[in-house]
Amino acid sequence: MATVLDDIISGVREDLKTRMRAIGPVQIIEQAAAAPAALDAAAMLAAPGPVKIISEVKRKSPSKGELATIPDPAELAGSYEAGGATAISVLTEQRRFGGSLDDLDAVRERVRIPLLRKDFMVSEYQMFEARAHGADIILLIVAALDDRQLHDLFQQSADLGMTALVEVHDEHETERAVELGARVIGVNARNLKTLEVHREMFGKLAHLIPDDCVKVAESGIRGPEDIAYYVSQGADAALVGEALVTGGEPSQAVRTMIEAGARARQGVA
Ligand SMILES: O=P(O)(O)OC[C@@H](O)[C@@H](O)c1c[nH]c2ccccc12
Repeated sequence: MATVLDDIISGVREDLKTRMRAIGPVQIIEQAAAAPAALDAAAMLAAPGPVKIISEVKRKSPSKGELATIPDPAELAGSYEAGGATAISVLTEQRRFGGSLDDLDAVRERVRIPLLRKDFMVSEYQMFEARAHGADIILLIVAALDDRQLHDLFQQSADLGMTALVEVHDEHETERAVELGARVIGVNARNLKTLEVHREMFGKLAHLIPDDCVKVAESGIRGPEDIAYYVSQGADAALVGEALVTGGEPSQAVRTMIEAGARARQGVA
């Protein structure tokens, strides 16, 4: 039976064909080469200091439907940056998440911190496209890729100077990510095949991830308490979407999460 992830990816491949007809492979490679160099996001995420918040521009999702209209994604990203976010995640998947590369462009013009192109990466073309539109980080979802694809896209991200956030949801996927040599590994609490959230997954998998990797807790983070919980479980960073786009006061929300993380690390949460 086709999973939600399979359905999303077949839509992604359809939309990809349309974009490839408009801008061919030679052209996209040239555009990627002409873009200013990517920021070293892995180093910024690995730097000492409080928990790193990756704040997401997210309009809707397959699990929750409409979350926020976000008429001005650059404005939202600017607020995240002002609140102390280490990086901004911009969903570019159109059908299920209501994002676009235009959003990525708009955010790139506004902020100086690293940008994650959040999409379902299944082809080399998308990697050049990410770089051409100013992304510093790309997402590789282990569940969506076979070993060959995972290896090739990981290598390509390095060749383009980008950081790969390698996303896992179970033990086997975590082993594959570690074997790959990933420096930044995200544990997605949401199973993309069923959309169920399992917040305990981070704690179950974190010990399989070497200490010199950045450990990112992803999805289902409702507020500062969840940040404190993940920090106590060893998270170096957290990726937050819904709670920031629906809560109002995005700057303050980011700030409060960072403070909660700092308190948890000192053991006074
Ligand atoms: O809105 P949330 O529950 O805070 O989740 C953010 C982020 O983790 C989530 O958007 C996400 C994690 N992995 C993904 C892969 C594709 C699309 C989306 C995602």
